[in-house]
Amino acid sequence: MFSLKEMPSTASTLFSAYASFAASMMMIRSMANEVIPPELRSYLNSTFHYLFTPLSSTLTLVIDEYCGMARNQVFDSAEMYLRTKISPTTDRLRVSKSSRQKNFAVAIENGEEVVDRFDNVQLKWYYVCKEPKNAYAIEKRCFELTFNKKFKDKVFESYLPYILVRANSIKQEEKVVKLYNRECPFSDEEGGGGGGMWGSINLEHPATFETLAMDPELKKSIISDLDRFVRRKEFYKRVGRAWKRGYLLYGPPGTGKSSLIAAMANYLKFDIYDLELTSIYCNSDLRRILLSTTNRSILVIEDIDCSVEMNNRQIQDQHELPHSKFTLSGLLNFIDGLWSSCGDERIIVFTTNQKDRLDPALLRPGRMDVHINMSYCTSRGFKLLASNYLGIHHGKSHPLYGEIEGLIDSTKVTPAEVAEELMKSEDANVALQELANFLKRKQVESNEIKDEDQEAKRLKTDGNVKKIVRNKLKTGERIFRNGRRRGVRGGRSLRSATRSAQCIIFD
Ligand SMILES: Nc1ncnc2c1ncn2[C@@H]1O[C@H](COP(=O)(O)OP(=O)(O)OP(=O)(O)O)[C@@H](O)[C@H]1O
Ligand SMILES: [Mg+2]
Repeated sequence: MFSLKEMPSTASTLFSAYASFAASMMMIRSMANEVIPPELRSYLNSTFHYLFTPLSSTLTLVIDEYCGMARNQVFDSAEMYLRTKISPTTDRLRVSKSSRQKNFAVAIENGEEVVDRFDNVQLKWYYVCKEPKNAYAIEKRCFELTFNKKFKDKVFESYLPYILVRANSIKQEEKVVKLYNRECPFSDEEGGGGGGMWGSINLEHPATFETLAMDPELKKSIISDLDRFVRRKEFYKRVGRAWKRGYLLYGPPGTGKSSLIAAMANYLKFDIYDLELTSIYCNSDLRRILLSTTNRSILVIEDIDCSVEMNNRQIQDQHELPHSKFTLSGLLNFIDGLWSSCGDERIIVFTTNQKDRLDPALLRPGRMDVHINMSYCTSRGFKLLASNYLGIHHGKSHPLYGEIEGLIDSTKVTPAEVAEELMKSEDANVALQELANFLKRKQVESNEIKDEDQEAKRLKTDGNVKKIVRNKLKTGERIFRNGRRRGVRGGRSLRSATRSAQCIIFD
């Protein structure tokens, strides 16, 4: 402790000591400036600065919009990802929507910060947009991602890859499925898709697997087949197969073949390329058109049996038909070979009303991986349609259900026909009565057709029997009835011989 009296002398001593220290430091400094070259001086300066500045605990990654001329995938993914992370505390947002987008696109505004948590790590995103320096430059956009330095490895190894994957699935969820058509008159594609070969419109088909009336087991197996297909990229690579899958949908008109294709596209968010084979002039044309389709798409060729006269394949292959359009083998070669080497995640769907009319080359195992029979409406299918169209949901019933189910299971009626009847009224009682009446009429008609069929069959059989008898008459053979020999002699009328022969055959 010092007394108040001593204070001034102590203070003056301290001051004079400081003054002499400062004077010597200035002298040393000016001497050092004289002696030490500027480069070495700046190096020493920065080293001292580094040693005596406290260590920062955070690291900031700067993610620019472009890397060189190409877009930076991390930036795009972050932009998409951060849309889902906007918190109520965010003050400014950017909102946009193009005519082709379904929903508003929301993004954070310049200078805004978004805080994210990943695996108990706090990460701060900061959006920066710098004005262009002159009229010819463009604005410079970037994200700054700041976090504690000790999580650097986790951010690089887990967080950033997670953002890329999440952004991809958000993109898929938001994707508007397109229907591509050749020379589509309503194309909304700027400049037309696929180098002008395809025009496109948004696929507005509302069909989904939920709305499709078909055997539930079959439906489940199609969905799991599609799921397996899209997640097996590595598998296809490993076994050396092209990442593609072929489906053949067959069944009578109105059983939901086209609806199933739309449901597949809506489920996978794959675009559809609807190819009219009749508009193709030659194999090279076909190749060009197919090569202009994109990955993650479904190529559809409807009514394959009618589209082209496939049976003349060999003749066309031998160039005997100089003006032939294109050949089945051209199409098959493409499916098997060319397409395999130049596309990923491709699905091809053929539809036909008559599978038995298809060229066996198309049905060969390995060509179309899955054959799906779209069949007539069943009572289960009817219930699903009643639920969709009339709101009579699962578990509920209606007094007419019993009659309708009985009629549906014994009549060949398509889901399209059932749907049409159910649309006739919003009143469930009226619509179901309409359907019951329709089914009764249909049953009467089909019984009549059955009778006619039987008559036609009988006449055909008669014709065959006549042929057999004519031959036997020619050779003088004998005909047996109930084990007893019946004479068929020359000169006997064909009619009476036939009658006895018919008895022999049908007794
Ligand atoms: N299985 C089904 N489930 C639900 N609705 C169906 C089904 N099948 C047909 N429909 C209804 O009938 C309409 C016509 O069906 P769709 O065009 O899918 O039949 P298709 O089998 O492709 O016929 P086509 O052989 O004539 O091309 C559909 O728009 C849908 O409303
Ligand atoms: Mg169809």
